[in-house]
Amino acid sequence: MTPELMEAGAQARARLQTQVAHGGRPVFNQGVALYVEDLRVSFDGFQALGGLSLTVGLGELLCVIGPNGAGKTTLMDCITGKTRPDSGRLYFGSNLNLRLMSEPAIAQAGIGRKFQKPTVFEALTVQQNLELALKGDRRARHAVRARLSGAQRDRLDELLMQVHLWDQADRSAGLLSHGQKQWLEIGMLLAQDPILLLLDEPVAGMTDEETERTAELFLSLEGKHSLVVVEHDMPFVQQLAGAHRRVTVLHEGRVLAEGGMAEVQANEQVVEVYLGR
Ligand SMILES: Nc1ncnc2c1ncn2[C@@H]1O[C@H](COP(=O)(O)OP(=O)(O)OP(=O)(O)O)[C@@H](O)[C@H]1O
Repeated sequence: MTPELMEAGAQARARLQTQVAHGGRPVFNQGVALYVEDLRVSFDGFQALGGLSLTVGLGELLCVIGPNGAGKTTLMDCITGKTRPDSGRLYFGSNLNLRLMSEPAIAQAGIGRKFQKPTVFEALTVQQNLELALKGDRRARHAVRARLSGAQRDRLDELLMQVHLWDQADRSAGLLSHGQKQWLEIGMLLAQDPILLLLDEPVAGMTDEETERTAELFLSLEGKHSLVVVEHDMPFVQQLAGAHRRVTVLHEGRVLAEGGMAEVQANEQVVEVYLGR
């Protein structure tokens, strides 16, 4: 074995020991929640991610935009363990190497994901859906019967307010509008107290009013959670980014541009491949 290989092996063992020592919980140094470096993924020879690097700060709200096929969903799939990258570095905090972790372990460590389509229990009420999430038990019949603690009840009220569903608490989730179902699912994710929340096209199919309220909701979460929002709806992205938040533009599996909204909108390459279309 070469000295380089032995050194690499020793480093890998040291990283694994740090991971185990913290019980699978992330440790945050220098305010970085997610660290992605030179990530590469190919599907049957087609390169979906071709050396993607980015960081997400603790408590940061980051918008990720880019044309169809840019690799946005593939990036989310890698972070959550659904897709295994071919190479690159992918860390949650400074100690958790996501490339070595299973999907459940990644969720357990504090990464939540909202898919485009809402998946709430339609036959249960809004409140019951949130109760299930608070108890962390997806087996509906078990969890509905179990009682909430006082603290959980307070948290339930807080969540109902936060996701604009206070006046819908006793309604069946199946009767909610599309936007309200999305909010309920976001509430269910928040009930699990994620550190990093990945949101894939959260406002697709929402009315203008629902879209605006969703932006307000995400802005209210900034600082408490790190959020990565993937969207094509530019007025929504603009509302989220405001004057000072970062926007990352992906193209062909890499970061094409990064900066404030005005900066990326003025970038000629971004206009050419995406915004000018
Ligand atoms: N499982 C897979 N097998 C083969 N090709 C795939 C797979 N998943 C993604 N791809 C390809 O990888 C590229 C990146 O896809 P991805 O879904 O990540 O893009 P995206 O930026 O999320 O696009 P959109 O905005 O349309 O959702 C696309 O060309 C896609 O066809």
